[in-house]
Amino acid sequence: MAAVNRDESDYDSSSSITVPDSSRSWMSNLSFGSHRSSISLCSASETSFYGSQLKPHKANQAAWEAMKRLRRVKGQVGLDHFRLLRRLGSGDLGNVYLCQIRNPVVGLPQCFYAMKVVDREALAIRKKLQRADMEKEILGMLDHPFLPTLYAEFEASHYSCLVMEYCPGGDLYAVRQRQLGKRFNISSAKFYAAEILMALEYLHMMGIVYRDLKPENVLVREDGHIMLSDFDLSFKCDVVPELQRSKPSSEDIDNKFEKYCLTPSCATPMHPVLSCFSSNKKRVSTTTITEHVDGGEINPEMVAEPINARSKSFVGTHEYLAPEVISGQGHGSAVDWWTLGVFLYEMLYGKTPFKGENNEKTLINILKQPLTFPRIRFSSMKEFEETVKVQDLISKLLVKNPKKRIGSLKGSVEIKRHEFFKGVNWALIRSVRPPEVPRDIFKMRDRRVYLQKLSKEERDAPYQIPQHFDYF
Ligand SMILES: Nc1ncnc2c1ncn2[C@@H]1O[C@H](COP(=O)(O)OP(=O)(O)OP(=O)(O)O)[C@@H](O)[C@H]1O
Repeated sequence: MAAVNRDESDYDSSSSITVPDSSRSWMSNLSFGSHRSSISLCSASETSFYGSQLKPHKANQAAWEAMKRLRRVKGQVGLDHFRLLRRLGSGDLGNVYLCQIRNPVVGLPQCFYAMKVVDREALAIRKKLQRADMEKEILGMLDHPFLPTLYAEFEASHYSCLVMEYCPGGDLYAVRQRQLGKRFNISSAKFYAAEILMALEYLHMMGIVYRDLKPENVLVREDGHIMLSDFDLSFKCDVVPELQRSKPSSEDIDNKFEKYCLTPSCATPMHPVLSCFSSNKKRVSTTTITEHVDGGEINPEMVAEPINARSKSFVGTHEYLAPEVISGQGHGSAVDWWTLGVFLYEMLYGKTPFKGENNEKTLINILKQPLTFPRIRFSSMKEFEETVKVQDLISKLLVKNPKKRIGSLKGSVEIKRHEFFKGVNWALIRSVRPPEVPRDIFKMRDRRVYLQKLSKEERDAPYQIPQHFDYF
C-alpha cells in the first residue's frame, strides 16, 4: 500500500550489505493508460473465480452472496459487470477502485467492493509481473476474518482485476494521525496488534511470510476490525505438517536452520521475492504440533511456523526492515515478528524505533543501535504496568538475532502467551468492539455520495474499457 512520506525499497540483496540509494522509491506513480493512446475494447474475460472454492467465514455475507449470484446468472464475472465509482488509492503495482455490481441483485443490499487493477503490460516491462501473480495466488488462498477475501478475479484487455472486500476505515497510519499526540493508547495498540498477530499466525500456517507489515498496510474494515493488505512482497513455501513430541532444544533448531536455510534455489540472490516461491520439497517448512509436559499434564499445542523457509530478497520498507533482511543472510518467518515489534512501537510512540536522518542511517541503526524507549508520563498505575509489559514484548520482538527473537521457535504461540496479551480472548477477538468503528462516518459521507440511483440507461449500458483507466 502506498505510504505517506515513507521511503520504501524493493532492492534485491546480494550476499553483502547493500545500502540502497535513498532517493529510490517503489511508490512510483503508475498511471494507467497515460502512456498509450488507445485500448482495444475487448470484453472482459474471467480467468478463474475463487468463489467456487469455499470461504466458510464469508458464508452469510451479502457481498459474497451477491457475487455468487452474479456468477450464477452471468456464468462469468467480468469488468462490464462493475461500475467503478472512484479511485481509492494507488501503489507500485496498480490502482485500487471503489466499485459496485452494475445491476444489483434483487433482494440483496448493494455492496461496495475494492477492485485492484494491474496493467500487466506495464508491469512486464518493469519486471514486476511475478509479484502481481504472487499476490493473486496468495489472495486466492486466504479465508480469514483479518485478511482480504478475493471475491473474483478476471482479465480485461491487458489489465488484471482483483475484486476484494472494501475497507472504508482507511489505514492505521491515517487512523494514528487522528489520535491524540498521533499515538494510540495501550489498549487500542493491543487490540490491533492482537488481530495482526492472528492474521500472521494464519499466514504462517499457510506457509506465507508476509514481510510487509506497517500501519499503511493495515486497513480498517466497516466493523472496525482490521484487514492486512498488500501481498506482493510476501513469499510462499510448502508447509509440511510435522508432529513434534518434545520441546526442541535451541541446538536442534540451529541445526535445522543450517540444514534447510540455504538450499541453492532459496539462496539465489537477485531473484526477488520469488526465490522461495517455487515448490521445492527440500525447502521444508513445518507445521508443528508440540506437546508440553507441565506438572505431569500433557498440553498439546499447535505451532505452525515456516521456520525453515528462507529468502534473500531485500524487500520491505526501510524503517521496518529486519536486520537479517538488511544483511542479506537469508530470512524467514521471524521477519514478521520483527515488523510486529516495529509496528507496536510506532503505534505507541508515533515513530519507528530506528529511524535515522536518511535511509542509509536507518539501516545502520537497525543493525547496530540498541533499542530505547521515549520517556513518558503515566497517568495511572495501570498504564505504568501495561507499559512495562508492552516494552518487554517489543524488546523481545526486536531482538536483532532472528534465532533468539520471540516467535522464532514456536511462532505466534510464544507471543500470544506473553504477559502483555494476558486476558485476550483469542477465539472471540473478532467479536470484541474495536477502538474505532468507521461505520458512522461511512453512513454519513460515503453512502450519500455513492449510493445514487443509476438510471435505467446507465444500468443497461454495456461497460466499455476506457482509453485511460482513470476516467470513468
Ligand atoms: N480493500 C481495500 N479497501 C479500501 N482501500 C484499499 C483496499 N485495498 C487497497 N486500498 C487502497 O489502495 C491503495 C493501494 O493498494 P495496494 O497497496 O494494494 O497497492 P499496491 O500497488 O500493491 O501498493 P504497494 O506499492 O504498497 O505494493 C492503498 O494505499 C489503499 O489506500
